[in-house]
Amino acid sequence: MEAVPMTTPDLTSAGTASRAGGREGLLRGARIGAAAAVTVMVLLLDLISYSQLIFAGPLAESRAAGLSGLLAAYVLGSLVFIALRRTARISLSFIGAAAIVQAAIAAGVAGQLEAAGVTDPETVGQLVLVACGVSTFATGLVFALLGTLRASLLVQLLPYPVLAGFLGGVGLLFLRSGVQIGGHVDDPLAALLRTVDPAALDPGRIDAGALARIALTLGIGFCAFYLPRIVRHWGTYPTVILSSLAVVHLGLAWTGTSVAAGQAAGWLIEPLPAGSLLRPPAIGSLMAFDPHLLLPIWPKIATLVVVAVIIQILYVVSVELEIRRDLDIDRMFVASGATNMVGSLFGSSAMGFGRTSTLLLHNIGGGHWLGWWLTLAVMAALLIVGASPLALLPRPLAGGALIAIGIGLLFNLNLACRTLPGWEIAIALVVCAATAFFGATTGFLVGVLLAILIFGVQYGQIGAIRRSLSGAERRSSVIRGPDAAARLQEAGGRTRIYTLQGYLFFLNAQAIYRRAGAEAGDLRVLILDFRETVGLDSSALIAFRKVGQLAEQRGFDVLLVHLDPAARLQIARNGLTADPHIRIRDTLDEALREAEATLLVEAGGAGPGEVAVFARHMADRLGSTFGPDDFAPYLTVRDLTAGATLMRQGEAADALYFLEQGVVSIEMEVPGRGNLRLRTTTAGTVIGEIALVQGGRRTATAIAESPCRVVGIDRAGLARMERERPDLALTFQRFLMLELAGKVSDTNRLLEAEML
Ligand SMILES: Nc1ncnc2c1ncn2[C@@H]1O[C@@H]2COP(=O)(O)O[C@H]2[C@H]1O
Repeated sequence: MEAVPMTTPDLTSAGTASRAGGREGLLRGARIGAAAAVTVMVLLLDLISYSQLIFAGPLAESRAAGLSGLLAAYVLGSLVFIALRRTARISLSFIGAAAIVQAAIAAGVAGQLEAAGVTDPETVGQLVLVACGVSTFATGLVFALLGTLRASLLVQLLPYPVLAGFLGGVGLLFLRSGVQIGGHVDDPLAALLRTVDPAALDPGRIDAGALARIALTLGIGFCAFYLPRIVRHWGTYPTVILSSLAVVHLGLAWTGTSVAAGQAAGWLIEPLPAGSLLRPPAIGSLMAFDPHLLLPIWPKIATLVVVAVIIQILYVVSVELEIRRDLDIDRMFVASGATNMVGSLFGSSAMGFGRTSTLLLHNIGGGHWLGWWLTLAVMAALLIVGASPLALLPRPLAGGALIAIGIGLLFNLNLACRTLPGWEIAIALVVCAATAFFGATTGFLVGVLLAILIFGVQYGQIGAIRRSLSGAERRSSVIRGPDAAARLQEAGGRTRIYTLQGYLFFLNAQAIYRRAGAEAGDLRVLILDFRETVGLDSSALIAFRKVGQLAEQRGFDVLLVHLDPAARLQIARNGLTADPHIRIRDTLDEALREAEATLLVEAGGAGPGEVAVFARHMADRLGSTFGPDDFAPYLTVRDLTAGATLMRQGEAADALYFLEQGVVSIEMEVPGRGNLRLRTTTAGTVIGEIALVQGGRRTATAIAESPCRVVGIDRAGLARMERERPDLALTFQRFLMLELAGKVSDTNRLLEAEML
């Protein structure tokens, strides 16, 4: 019974007690004994309730065999669990929500056997136990795998509304089963819900006794859930159990009903066989088990595994909070996995870390190891000596225990609904209803589908385009003369750069196409920067194909940059690059350079062949009236072939150059990474001014990218100009200042773009 809240442990006082004298020692011993007794009581109640739940209806005759399997699995499983868990004293218990799914598995197999004409209760019971064992084994295997791969936290990816709704639905199933077991009636709620077949509802079966039992069951369930929350003491829950036990037995005695009559009337659970509960393990019937029986129930087995995993994580996390200790969740999964594999031999229901029993042993017994061993010893004794006294357990108490779990789960759903936004509440309620009406498997599938949908919708809202800039705002690293720069400023808007982000798929990729369509007016180059994306799927490729078609219609180019190798391969395989309008470029700068070159040529520029004669350039920039003849005595003209080095980083400087024609790349030598291109500079710009002005060494290497013409002035020439033509020298100094200022502001523009 996992839904009952416990009070916070008083571990410190228990710890000091051990160091104090005999009286404290005695007190402590009593607390440990009480802890074990209460824990055994809770575990037995679980055991009886779950065996009633799984071996219901036509399987009732196999209930004793089921109980024996559960008990044996618990005892042996606990030993394995104790051996493998290391972090804290954790108690094993059956997973309630898993028992609900396992009940459906048992019913499924029983139905198939009945259809196949297998009616012998003994055989049916054994085969159902094997099916339970197989599903528990599958749970164990997944537990062990998750724990070994340390992947258990992955399961937390399930959205909270889906989880809360699903558990709420399981809660409703618990309520239904609780009423069914406690009242000893054929599922009255299910019959009510099955209104399509009113004949299934047989009011004649609900007699006054049944109504009284249902009322008592609900009462016990409510008390077992609410009283420990109101009176936060470890003794509250055991008191509820003992009082219920007393009420039913006093009632029976008062009305003069014998135990046998009480059992026959449905007030007490049916007699359990006297003597030892030890039996050959269910695995013995494996050979007689037709594996085809598993085919129709595999979705239920899958649901069981997922439900068990989720419940385990929820319990571990909540107990970690309560006992303020870190429980190694992956190790717990490995231990529970091995436990379930052992339990599966006995046809057990899925087991795992027990929230309530662990907290009881901590809160009452101070977390002493003896509490665990005492609990285990009593359970083993019941298995060996016999559990017939358990038949004295009133049905309303077993049912009430299930009701308390159900209320707990619904309570959590209610809490969740108070904090969730409206649409998440709607999702939780849909999953809850699907689980309650169509069973845990369907409910879970609905939940997973909704989870995918929620994720898709929420992720889609993030938007694929993080930023959209124009080519006027985001320029390449090419330094251009004033004319070309001005032309680009005007035409730059015809380039658009979209910085894409995240994962591109059907819900967000279409936005790229739509935006391109809206901005296609006079678009000339569209650059899609993939640097911040993490991947794309085939639906995103469809969107890019449509962008390619748009590019063809409206006459623009699409450049894809910063694609990682996987995306590059995906795009090539998809044949996207066969489209002449879509091209891949390595870097954004490369694409920007290409876009700027296209725009400049189309705006009437001469492209790389552009010429900027020095004297004319000075006149344009400074309004000077000096002609070529004024400068000629101080300048030397040099022609460079493509690939020639104009200056090398680290060299002593003796001259600066004005680039009249061609393209020069400015590169920096980075140790271990070779030459990295800093900038590209074109006609009408100055190179080599830094070292000459500072009197130091070259800060970068300059290499001609195309045939170039430069005019140079060396240090001696400058000194001579200052002496002979101070007016010319002054203009030249102003020109240099302008160039340096231009480079700084240009570098700032690049830096700003990087910082965005
Ligand atoms: N970040 C830069 N931006 C523009 N030009 C540069 C940059 N770094 C170096 N240069 C040019 O490359 C030249 C290398 O020699 P100098 O250091 O004399 O002068 C340098 C500048 O003209």
